[in-house]
Amino acid sequence: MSEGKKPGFFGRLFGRGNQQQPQADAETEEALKRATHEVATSTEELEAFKERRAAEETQAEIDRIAAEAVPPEPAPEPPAPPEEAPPPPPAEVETPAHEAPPTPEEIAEGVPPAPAEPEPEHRREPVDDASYPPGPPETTLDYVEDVQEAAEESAATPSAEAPAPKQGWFQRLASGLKRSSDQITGGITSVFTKRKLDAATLDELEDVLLQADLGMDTTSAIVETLRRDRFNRDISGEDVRAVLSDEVGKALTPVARPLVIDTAHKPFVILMVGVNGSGKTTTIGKLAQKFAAEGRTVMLAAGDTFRAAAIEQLEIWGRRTGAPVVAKPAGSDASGLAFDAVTRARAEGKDVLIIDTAGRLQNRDELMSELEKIIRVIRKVDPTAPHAVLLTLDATTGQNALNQVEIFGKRAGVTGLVMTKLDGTARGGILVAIARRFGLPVHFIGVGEGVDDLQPFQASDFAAAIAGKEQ
Ligand SMILES: Nc1nc2c(ncn2[C@@H]2O[C@H](COP(=O)(O)OP(=O)(O)OP(=O)(O)O)[C@@H](O)[C@H]2O)c(=O)[nH]1
Repeated sequence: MSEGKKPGFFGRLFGRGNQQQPQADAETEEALKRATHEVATSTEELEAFKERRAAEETQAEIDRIAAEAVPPEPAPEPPAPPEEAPPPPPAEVETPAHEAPPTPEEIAEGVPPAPAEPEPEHRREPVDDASYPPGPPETTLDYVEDVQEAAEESAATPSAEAPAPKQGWFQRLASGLKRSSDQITGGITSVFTKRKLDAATLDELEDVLLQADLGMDTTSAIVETLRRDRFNRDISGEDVRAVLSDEVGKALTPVARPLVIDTAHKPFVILMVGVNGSGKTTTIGKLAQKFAAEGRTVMLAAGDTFRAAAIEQLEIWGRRTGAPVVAKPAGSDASGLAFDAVTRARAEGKDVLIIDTAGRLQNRDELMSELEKIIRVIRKVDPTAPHAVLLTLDATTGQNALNQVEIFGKRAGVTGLVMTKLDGTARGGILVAIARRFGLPVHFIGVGEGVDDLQPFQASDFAAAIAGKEQ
């Protein structure tokens, strides 16, 4: 909820309206707001799903707490006897969202209510300090509240304005990377106040580039190029941006490799892995759409068997893209599901099978072992599979992404990367550091939640956009 915004019904109900929001993460909050807004304006089907889920999960709680928290209207007559003390305020009103009672789904599935401490394994946990949202926006009460407010506002506003024309990919990429680009170019501008390049300016530039998560190698390359070519000579911020764009392009060109579907494999099995909330399921939906548009037959496997909502989310993508979805009830064994999916996709002659997996933090050894097991079991059906293991990286996690690539790479044999949420961060430079360190192919990047916001990765576009250059 933005600063100064009047708390809505749920905020007031839960006493959150006047609380100080954590300062640490204005960036995450803004990304969440944007994501929330985009989700709210998504297609009807997804909207209906989210509303239904939000309603299911909150209705019982709302009714109960509303009944307890909202005192009855004082009856004008007869006046209440003065000696009657008001009832004590119900303790539940102060219950924070993360201690919410079990959802109807959890109750139905016999899942015990989540304790506040420690966090259960498969909830979204903070990955990198406080910069991680507590869960998908559609599962939070703030989301429900914002959707309701947005719906009221849009109902009140006459839609006289024509919709904005659809932007091309470079424009979307540039606006998605604007925060990263502003961070870097703003720093460059503030450093290059003198006309001649000297040692102090180069030191300051080094700091700016390192803070933008570009990594030591690329930072050194930029600084050394400038020292060699421009030392003690006239230089402008624009000159520096040109060198920046060149060096970023050089670092990224070797890793900008498309995901090639080898038709010798039927199905071509793609395993999607990553930490909680990094965008696996959404990316699967977008990829399914792309493959279907290319005329390929696609099957999806709802391997995130921990979250009923993830299964439902994938089923919606399946309906949208015409891809059958192999699913089992929440709580089923993920390896068994992967086995069934490969067997069925092979029997039905599908071109591509994309297997979702539950989000897991890379430092959870037992969960990483489970991932290894899924791969072993898939190989019982097809020893050459999986043919691609794609790691989705949430750009907002910054430096932690390096560790994710390292561990998932070792444990799951990652063959390529997808970086999502570049629109929600000023830390997009991390992709450059990852490229230099690991040399793994970067197949796609995402700058929003829409289907068209995930595109094949192109080094020159990214380099130009992050350096704030026109294309
Ligand atoms: N702004 C933005 N949001 C994104 C992008 N990609 C995914 N998201 C959103 O990120 C949230 C989490 O995405 P999911 O696909 O559910 O993530 P997941 O990795 O499957 O999550 P788990 O199943 O919990 O591990 C959703 O709200 C997505 O819409 C992106 O490129 N930009």
